[in-house]
Amino acid sequence: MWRRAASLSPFISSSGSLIRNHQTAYNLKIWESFTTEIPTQVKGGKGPFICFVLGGPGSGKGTQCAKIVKNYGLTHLSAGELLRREIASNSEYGTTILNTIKEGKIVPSEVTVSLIQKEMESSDSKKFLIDGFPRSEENRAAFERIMGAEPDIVLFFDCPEEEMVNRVLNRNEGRVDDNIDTVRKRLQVFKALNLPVINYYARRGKLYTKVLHSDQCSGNSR
Ligand SMILES: Nc1ncnc2c1ncn2[C@@H]1O[C@H](COP(=O)(O)OP(=O)(O)OP(=O)(O)O)[C@@H](O)[C@H]1O
Ligand SMILES: O=c1ccn([C@@H]2O[C@H](COP(=O)(O)O)[C@@H](O)[C@H]2O)c(=O)[nH]1
Ligand SMILES: [Mg+2]
Repeated sequence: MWRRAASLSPFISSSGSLIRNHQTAYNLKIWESFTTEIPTQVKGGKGPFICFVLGGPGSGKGTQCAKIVKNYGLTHLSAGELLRREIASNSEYGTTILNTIKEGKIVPSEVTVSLIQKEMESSDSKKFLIDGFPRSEENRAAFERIMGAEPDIVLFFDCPEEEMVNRVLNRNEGRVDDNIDTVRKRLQVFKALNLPVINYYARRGKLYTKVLHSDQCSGNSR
């Protein structure tokens, strides 16, 4: 069940308990909005439909994006994947990006935004799911400044911390940041820098939150 929150700040938490009780929150069939809102946006000629997908490490962003792509045909751009691709291509920024990811820190905004921009501009798509970005207020401001665009909607996967840690440690995809030390750092960065961005979009009425309760964390709710 999705909830739209007009203003959650400063109450938002990674456990989501206060979100569930907030009076301005109401249920929304978010999946239907992908089919009803997108054509309007595209027809309006205001540029592509942009949906940011946010959540802590292992909260299920990539997993859910794959489903949205399959069902609604949006183009999925994972900021983390774009950065990993940059490392693999031995680009000039590769080593810096690798060290930043190992530390669970945030890559300079100009680097990430320029990778996203390149993908968006070379695509014919008019509807994008941007996964794992923006990670900070600075990321958000840089995207707005460089792209001259804001997201139409923002999805937030609010997953209990213990579940996120378990998922990351069991992911087995060979990621350099899937270890307990880096996950702990990523969680700190998520709370310090990413939650303020989530709050910002809540205040702007753009945030749709999927709260995952601990009793739904057995792996069968994907
Ligand atoms: N609902 C779910 N129940 C159990 N496991 C899940 C669920 N959703 C995703 N997973 C698993 O958890 C792991 C992390 O999921 P995923 O990669 O989608 O998260 P993410 O938010 O993209 O993480 P990251 O920010 O680290 O890229 C994967 O191994 C995935 O298969
Ligand atoms: O906008 C972004 C996205 C990612 N990073 C760095 O990459 C890792 C992994 O990202 P995932 O989204 O979890 O795949 C993240 O911890 C950051 O170090 C980034 O800097 N900026
Ligand atoms: Mg991911």
